[in-house]
Amino acid sequence: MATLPHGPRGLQAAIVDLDGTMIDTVGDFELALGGMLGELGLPGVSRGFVLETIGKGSENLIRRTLAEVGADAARFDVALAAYQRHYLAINGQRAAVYPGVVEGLARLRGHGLRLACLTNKPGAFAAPLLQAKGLADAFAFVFGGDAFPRKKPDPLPLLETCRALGTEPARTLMVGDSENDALAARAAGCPVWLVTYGYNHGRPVSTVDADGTVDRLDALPLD
Ligand SMILES: O=C(O)COP(=O)(O)O
Ligand SMILES: [Mg+2]
Repeated sequence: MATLPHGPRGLQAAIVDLDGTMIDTVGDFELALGGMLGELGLPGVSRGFVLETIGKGSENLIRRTLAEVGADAARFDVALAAYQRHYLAINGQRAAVYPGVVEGLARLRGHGLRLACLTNKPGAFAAPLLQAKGLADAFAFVFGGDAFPRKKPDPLPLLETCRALGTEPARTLMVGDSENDALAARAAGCPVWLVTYGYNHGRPVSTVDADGTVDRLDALPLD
């Protein structure tokens, strides 16, 4: 069975993804996108489309949404600004912390690990959402998709987060819900475990190369 690094050369820290890993935010994405599309006089998109498309940051989501509804790509700037306004207005209203997350974060900290949240969500959405859901205090750092020049699946955000934490990538566990998180972790040299209940661009997480999967965040094999 797959294990995590233990003992004196064991884990020093964990980097935890947000959307699809700690918080089920698909309802927030749907609401904010719906507000934006309505304001622009464009048709709506399905929940399935939203589930497949979230995880690669706001710019990717808006670009793909405009394409999905057949809108002119030249409307991108106006659409992104409207989306950001709508998202900030409803942030957290249709979002719920997954079972086992509060317990899982406490357990990781109980094992002496420092925690950072690293998400492709803009920092201006991520920080107030974690605060509103009572998760912010668990983290030494919260880095959004705009914190670094490149987003996951590029390894840069993970390497920069390890640098901020003062930890070695090989001793810093990435916990996420998608291929994005796994590709970034592999390239950065971090061990990576995935939760099975998240989004993963609409595909089963079993298709992704990772060190292991768990059904709840408090089920990671730390002992
Ligand atoms: O694309 C997003 O905003 C979601 O990103 P996350 O899964 O990295 O938290
Ligand atoms: Mg995610």
